[in-house]
Amino acid sequence: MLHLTHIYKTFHTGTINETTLYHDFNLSVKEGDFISVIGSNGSGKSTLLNLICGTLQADKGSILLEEKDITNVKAYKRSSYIARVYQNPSMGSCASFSILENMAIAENKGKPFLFKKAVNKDRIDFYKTQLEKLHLGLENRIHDKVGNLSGGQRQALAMITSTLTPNKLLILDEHTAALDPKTADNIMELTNELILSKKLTTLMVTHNLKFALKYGNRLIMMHQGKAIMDQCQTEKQNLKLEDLLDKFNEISIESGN
Ligand SMILES: Nc1ncnc2c1ncn2[C@@H]1O[C@H](COP(=O)(O)OP(=O)(O)OP(=O)(O)O)[C@@H](O)[C@H]1O
Repeated sequence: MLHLTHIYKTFHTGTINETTLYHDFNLSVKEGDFISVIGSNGSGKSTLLNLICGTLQADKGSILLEEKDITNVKAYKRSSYIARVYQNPSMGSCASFSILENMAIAENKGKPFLFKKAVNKDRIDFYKTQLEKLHLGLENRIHDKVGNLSGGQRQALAMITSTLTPNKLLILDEHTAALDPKTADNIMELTNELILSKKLTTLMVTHNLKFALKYGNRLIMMHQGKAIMDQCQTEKQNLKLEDLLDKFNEISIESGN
């Protein structure tokens, strides 16, 4: 459903700092895939997500999503069918708006939307049902400003709002990295439930090797702009955390980390 074909990307072209990150990079993602992407610092994980979301343009190559060539489609247009949850909890919602207002805005993503003071009662009930899934009591705080929520609560809300409308692709950009370990575990469980129940095709960049191993049906390890490990579900099941750690240490040393 997603195909990146013959992707080339060089930064600082023509300068002393010229760095070629992607040289004929290819990636195919199947409908319903939940792929964990790990890799050393600077291996190209964020760049990969930026290329898919359109916040960065490849020098050469094409990106097809559900047969449609989106290579030159602007990022803001792609955001109506590609959902992205960021590392920073404050990036997925608007602090000065209430939970209710944030959910109404998220539900109208990509549509011409005139923000009204009153939100339809049916929609409020629906939003509360969605919030109940978080088990954080946010359904009783729908008029609270989002800026008053904790990082974990905000990230949980971002997971709900980003999946409120149908998306072709869900991009998780180290979305648990800023959370304490217990909250990160909870958000990861919630993420997995949402992905499985809504059958979302997902790419998740994470530095958490345990999460990468436990969740998803495919695991990719990036190094210097290449997928040096690409394990399907059965291969992944046989993979041990120690093996992953060993491989990770090897590439980290090579990258000077
Ligand atoms: N906009 C940019 N301008 C110049 N160089 C960039 C840009 N974006 C990424 N790079 C370079 O590309 C390389 C890969 O960066 P990227 O952020 O994709 O790595 P990463 O795997 O996400 O790393 P980390 O795990 O540290 O977040 C790095 O050398 C980085 O400096």
